[in-house]
Amino acid sequence: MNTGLRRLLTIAEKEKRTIIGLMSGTSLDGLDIALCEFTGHGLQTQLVLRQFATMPYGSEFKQQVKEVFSKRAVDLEKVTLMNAYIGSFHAELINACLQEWGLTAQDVDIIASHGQTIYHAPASQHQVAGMPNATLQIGDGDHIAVKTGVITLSDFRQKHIAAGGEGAPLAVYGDFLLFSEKGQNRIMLNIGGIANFTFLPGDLDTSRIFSTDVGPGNTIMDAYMQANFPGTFYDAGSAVALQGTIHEGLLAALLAHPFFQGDFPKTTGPEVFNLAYLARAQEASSTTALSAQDVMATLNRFSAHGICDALRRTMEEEEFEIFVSGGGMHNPLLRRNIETLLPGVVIRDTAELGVSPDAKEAVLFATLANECLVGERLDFGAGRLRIPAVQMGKISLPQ
Ligand SMILES: Nc1ncnc2c1ncn2[C@@H]1O[C@H](COP(=O)(O)OP(=O)(O)OP(=O)(O)O)[C@@H](O)[C@H]1O
Ligand SMILES: CC(=O)N[C@H]1[C@@H]2OC[C@@H](O2)[C@@H](O)[C@@H]1O[C@H](C)C(=O)O
Repeated sequence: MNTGLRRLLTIAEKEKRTIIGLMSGTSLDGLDIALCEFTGHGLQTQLVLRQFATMPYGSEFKQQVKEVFSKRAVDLEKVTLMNAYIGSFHAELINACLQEWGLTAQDVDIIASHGQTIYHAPASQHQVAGMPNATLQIGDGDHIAVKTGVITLSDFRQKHIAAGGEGAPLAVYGDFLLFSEKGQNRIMLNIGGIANFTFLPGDLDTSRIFSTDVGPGNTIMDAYMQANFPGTFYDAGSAVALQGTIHEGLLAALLAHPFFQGDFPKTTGPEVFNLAYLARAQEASSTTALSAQDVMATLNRFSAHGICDALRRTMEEEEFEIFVSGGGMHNPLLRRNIETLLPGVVIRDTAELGVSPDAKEAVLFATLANECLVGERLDFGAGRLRIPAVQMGKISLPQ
């Protein structure tokens, strides 16, 4: 038998598995690396997060990715080069991280890599007749496996689409396994470039679980900061937005997108919510001369609105506790806006549940890999909102 396959079977039969989860999100801030230890699978999954680091991307790398990121027309040679380059670069970052932690490849069983989304195109968005839901993540897993010497699982989203999903959000699988709690309805809210949440009913009735994107989290705010305050990457501490005033006309124009009225589950990305979208909303509301501070204050409230409207829709049916994760929870004005729009609702973060809010998405991919190797198909039943019953991840052997 192929020795790599034999090793894979041995790992699947181990009582405890060490899995590195990787996430490189739409914010392009860096590679999140979570070293996780798993025992069990399914609802018996026990996770210990041993180490976590975000390896920040340099400005040159960000620039390279941006050339092929969320654009309809790109240089196909560049995409091809970046697919290999990102895979190799992620491997280098993992090797550096392992060294920092005093570990070697032998200490790791599996790497679970999300890759870099460069285009997300659910059918509701592309509206090309006869074409399916589609999404594209690059940074091929073979490069990671060969350059780290660790068996790598990657490209998790295609199976989800093949089985009828939109390729996202995948958070629902990990949220269900790691954070479901009998007797407590929970909302797991992640505010990354795009904001999404999972509803976990306290009666553990899988047919009531759902997960959905709700709109932009940080993505337009980040893009606006990068375009208007060269050298800055995001509105640290909400410093710019705090100096501005919300413009109600612009806010209304921003909220006019049909995505917000669409039923759950739905997904979106910076392909829709970007600076061109902002420019059209400014034209429509005659606010092209608004100060950068007022635009940022309005964008901040806009993100909070999308999140809170979606939460309110769910609240009409159920009461729940909210656990937040993702970089947006470090934006103080965004948190305050959410609290203003949802008075009385207490927002806690996932650290209270044993997972650092910055690590949650990387932990998710490690959890998906654990399920792929040792779990059984997670069947959420017919449900009112479809969640495909699939085990995801493609296997790359180092030799
Ligand atoms: N101190 C801070 N003040 C304001 N905003 C912050 C701060 N720290 C992080 N952020 C925001 O969080 C973002 C990074 O979030 P995160 O790492 O969750 O995104 P991501 O994983 O790329 O997104 P996605 O979930 O869409 O894939 C930054 O770009 C910034 O907008
Ligand atoms: C296509 C894609 O990369 N989507 C990301 C993005 O970032 C947040 C939101 O949009 C979510 O839908 C998804 O990632 C998380 C990890 C998910 O699939 O649950």
